[in-house]
Amino acid sequence: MAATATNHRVFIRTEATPSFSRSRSCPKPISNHLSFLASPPSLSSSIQLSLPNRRLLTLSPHAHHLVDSSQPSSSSSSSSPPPPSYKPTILVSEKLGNAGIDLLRAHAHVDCSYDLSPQELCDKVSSCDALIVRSGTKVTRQVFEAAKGRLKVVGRAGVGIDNVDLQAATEFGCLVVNAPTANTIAAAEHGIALLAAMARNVAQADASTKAGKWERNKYIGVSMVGKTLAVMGFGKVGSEVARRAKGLGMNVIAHDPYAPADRARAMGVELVSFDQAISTADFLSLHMPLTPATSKVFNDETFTKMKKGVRIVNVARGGIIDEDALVRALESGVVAQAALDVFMEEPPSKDSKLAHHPNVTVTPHLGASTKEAQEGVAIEIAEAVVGALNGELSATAVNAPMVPPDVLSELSPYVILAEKLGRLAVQLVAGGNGVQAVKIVYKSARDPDDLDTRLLRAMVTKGVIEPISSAFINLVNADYTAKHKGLRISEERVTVDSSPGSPLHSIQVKIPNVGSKFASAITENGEISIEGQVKDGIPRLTCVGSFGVDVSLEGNLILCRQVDQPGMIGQVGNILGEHNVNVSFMTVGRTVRHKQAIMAIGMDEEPNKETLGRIGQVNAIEEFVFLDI
Ligand SMILES: NC(=O)C1=CN([C@@H]2O[C@H](COP(=O)(O)OP(=O)(O)OC[C@H]3O[C@@H](n4cnc5c(N)ncnc54)[C@H](O)[C@@H]3O)[C@@H](O)[C@H]2O)C=CC1
Ligand SMILES: O=C(O)C(=O)COP(=O)(O)O
Repeated sequence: MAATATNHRVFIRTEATPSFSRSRSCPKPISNHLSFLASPPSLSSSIQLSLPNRRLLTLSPHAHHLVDSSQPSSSSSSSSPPPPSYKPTILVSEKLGNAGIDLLRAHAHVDCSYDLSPQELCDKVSSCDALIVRSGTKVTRQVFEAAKGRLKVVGRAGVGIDNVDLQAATEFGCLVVNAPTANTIAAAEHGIALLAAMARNVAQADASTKAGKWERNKYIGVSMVGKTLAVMGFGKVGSEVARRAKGLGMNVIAHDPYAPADRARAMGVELVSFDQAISTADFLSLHMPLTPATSKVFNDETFTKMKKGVRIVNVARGGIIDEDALVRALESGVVAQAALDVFMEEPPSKDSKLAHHPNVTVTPHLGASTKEAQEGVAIEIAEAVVGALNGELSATAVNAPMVPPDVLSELSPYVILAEKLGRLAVQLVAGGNGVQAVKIVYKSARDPDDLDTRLLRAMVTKGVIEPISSAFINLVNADYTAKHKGLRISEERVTVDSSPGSPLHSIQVKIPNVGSKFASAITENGEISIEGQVKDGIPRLTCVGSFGVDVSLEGNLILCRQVDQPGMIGQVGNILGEHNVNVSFMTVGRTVRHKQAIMAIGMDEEPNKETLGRIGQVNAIEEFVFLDI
């Protein structure tokens, strides 16, 4: 027996005695591979969190709640590990580089079906774990609905994810990943190619010459040197365009509300306002994403602010230009020329005035289409999708928090703790329903700003929601689902005097304004409160209401409030032993000696009703609750 002080209360920690418990071998440290839910239980698929090197979080089939895979699975656990032979199915709906396809085939059944109609896509997707697209496939809400929860990852083999309904993906708990870097240079080179081709009428002169004409005077161009180029969107592609344009002797300015000025300055590029950019530029090169904020930002009003005779290149997205307004601007001469790789509707209609305008050079969305970029993108997306299916959150996740590997590695035991505390707290609520708010308190010696709690919040949310609803929660949809269910999750970070070596001292989960099946779990503030810590890598329950306990959070748990008197441990232990329920751990926490105590009993097996009934009949037991961790 060891006396330990926790939360300013003394409690007795009692190791399970040989008379009623098998002495359990030292728990293994938590492994670096943690299953971590993912899809509706009926569909038996799950996300896992794994931590090898640069990998972050994994989705893997056939487990739907958090399991420390280094531990024997508990009989009550509803999760089951993925069958070792499980091979996911990946649908590739657009042409992908061979290297990527080969990589996918090494890990999955790969179905390359191109040019699918929306209906065909919906029909196929329900038997696929992942879908890989480029810009030509619209991944709509209907696709996620049709997938019926099977689709766990959408991989966008490229940058722009405007063809994927991210909101629907998030609601359905489907991870979206993209390949943001491999086509940057290709897109920038295409931008420069269009800029030069437009300035020198290359496409028009080519067509004319091939038609047997020799129109040297008609195709006099304009020079680029010394002209002002405004790069609209100074991200990866925009800054590479800027670098190349400077090499052509152009004066480069840029507009990007989110770009750091020092990065621009280092390249000799001045960041300016939108109006300043469009009113001073001789050439505009567009490189911003299509978002609600950028949709049709180039319109009648903004064209009138431009320098007469401006030339525009668009290798970003058609939707950022109001195409009818551009036709008007071309006809009025405000815009002298345009070179477009992208269109609102792709391909543009056969009678598109814009695509057929003599002063417009067009290409069929070729920005990313170099051999090098396509191989690179294919590998980048294949790695991200396979990684996600194997349990890793790719660093290119679009709709899930990206937690750096080092942070994740530190937080992993707390991730398990967070989910288990959520599960326990909600099981303590009388009736299990009516939970409207959950407060999570993170106690740490570190500066609160150093603590990234998104993962922990998601796991508490998962723990709270899953036992009381049919919803399935993962890192992707946790916040959304909580909000949708009217569940307010609030967080507080409290600095405590503990070891700065670990990211957290403890996590406390509180549920206010509810009754409890176990009155002792309610604090003086009238809220259910439980707290846990990670000790030697193992999540443990350390406080219930105002009572200190110390029990490993695995298997099943009974909490009893009893009169603090000798023999209680033996009585309860004997009942469990007689019913072949193995006690893994037992602690007693008390408030006042000989008054009241709380006994927390961890068990490997789930006791049956009769066993629980007999425990309830022990005279000194005032209340008890069985909890499935
Ligand atoms: N035509 C093609 O084949 C290709 C097209 N793209 C498109 O090019 C665009 C840029 O791609 P990346 O440079 O890789 O993306 P990125 O994310 O690196 O850069 C986008 C930049 O736009 C900025 N931005 C956002 N809102 C803005 C606004 N309202 N005004 C000005 N700037 C704003 C962002 O701060 C960011 O710096 C995307 O739309 C992408 O889809 C990319 C590759 C190939
Ligand atoms: O990466 C992007 O954003 C692109 O526009 C490239 O599109 P693509 O993959 O060539 O259909």
